[in-house]
Amino acid sequence: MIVLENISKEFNSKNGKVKAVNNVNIHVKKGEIHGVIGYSGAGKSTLIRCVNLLERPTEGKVYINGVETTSLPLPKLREARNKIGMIFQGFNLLKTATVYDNIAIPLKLLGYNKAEVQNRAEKYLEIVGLSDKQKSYPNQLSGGQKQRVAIARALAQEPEILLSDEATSALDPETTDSILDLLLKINKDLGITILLITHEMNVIQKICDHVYVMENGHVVEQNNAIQLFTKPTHPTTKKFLSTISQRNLSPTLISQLHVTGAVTRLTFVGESTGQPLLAEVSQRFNVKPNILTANIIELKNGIVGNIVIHLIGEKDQVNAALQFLEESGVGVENLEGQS
Ligand SMILES: Nc1ncnc2c1ncn2[C@@H]1O[C@H](COP(=O)(O)OP(=O)(O)OP(=O)(O)O)[C@@H](O)[C@H]1O
Repeated sequence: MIVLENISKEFNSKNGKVKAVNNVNIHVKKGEIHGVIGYSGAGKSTLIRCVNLLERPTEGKVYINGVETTSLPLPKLREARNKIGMIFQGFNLLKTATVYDNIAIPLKLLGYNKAEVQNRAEKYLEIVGLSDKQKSYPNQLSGGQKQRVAIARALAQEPEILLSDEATSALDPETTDSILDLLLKINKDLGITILLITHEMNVIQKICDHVYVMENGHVVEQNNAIQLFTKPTHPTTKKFLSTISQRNLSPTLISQLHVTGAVTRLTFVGESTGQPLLAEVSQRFNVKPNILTANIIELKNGIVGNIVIHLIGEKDQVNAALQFLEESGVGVENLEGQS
C-alpha cells in the first residue's frame, strides 16, 4: 500500500523556486495498479521519486504499508526501500555485465548467499520469459528484452511495490503491449502493487485501476479508470482521451451540425451498453440520432463504448432526450463548435 499525503516538492533553480509537485494526495491499495498521466514538466518524475524518497518531499508524508517513511532514520529507510522496486524508461542496466549478473549483482550486494542468488535470478528470468538469455549482454538485446531484464532485476528483490517511470516510453507499440501484459501478469500472479507514470493514455487504458491526471505539479483530476474514461471533467483529461478515441470532429463541422440539433458524445458503460437506448430515444422524443463516430475502449476492468451523435430535433426535445440518456446511465458530453 502506498499513501502520499499532501506531498509538495520545491526546487531552487536559476530562475527562482519551482514547485514541481504541489499538494498531491495518492492512495494505492495493495494489489492495485495506479497511473499518473501528464505532459512533460507536469511533475510526474519528481512525484514518483518521492515515493521511495529518492527525492525528499518539501512537505507532506509518505506511508509504505502503513509505515511513515518520511520520518524513518536511514537504516530503517533502507529496509523500507527494499519493499519497493523501480523500473525506468532507459532500463539502467549494467552494460558490461551479462543478463544473469545484472540480476545477481544487486542481490549479492544485499547479502544473499550464492544459492539464493541463483535461485532468484533463474526464477525471475523465467517469469519475464528470458531464461535463454542469461549469458547475453544488454547490447545484444532488443529494447523490450532489456526492459524485461530490468523488471526481473526489480522482482528479484521480491518487492511488494513496483514503481514504473515511463517504462514503455522508449518502446514501439507492439513491444509496449507485451511489457504491459507482463506488468499485468506480475500484478496478478505475484500480487505486486504498481504505481506508474506515463504520458501515454494507452498505458493507462490497458493496465490501470485508478488514474491521476497531473498538470503544473497538481493532480487536476483523479478517478477510477472506468469513471475517468466515461465522464472526464478536466480539459487536460479530455485532451489525453482524444489520443485514443475518435473524439475530435472539426469545430467547423460541429458548428454546422449545431444548427439542426446537438452534437454529443455518449459514453456507454456497464448496464447501459446492453440497452437499445438510441432506438428508445427516437421513439420517446421527436428526435433523430445520427451516428457520426463510434469506438470501443477496452480497459483493465471493463469496456467503455463511445458514440458521437448528431441529435436532430427541436431544442426542448433534444434536451429532454439527452436528459433521458443521462438518467439511463449514459455519459453525455455536449461538443462545442467554433465560437
Ligand atoms: N532537480 C531539479 N531542479 C530544478 N527544477 C527541477 C528539478 N527536477 C525537476 N524540476 C522541474 O520541476 C518540474 C517538473 O519536472 P518533472 O521532471 O517532475 O516533470 P515530468 O512530468 O516528469 O516531465 P518529463 O516527463 O519531461 O520528465 C519541471 O518544471 C522541471 O524543470
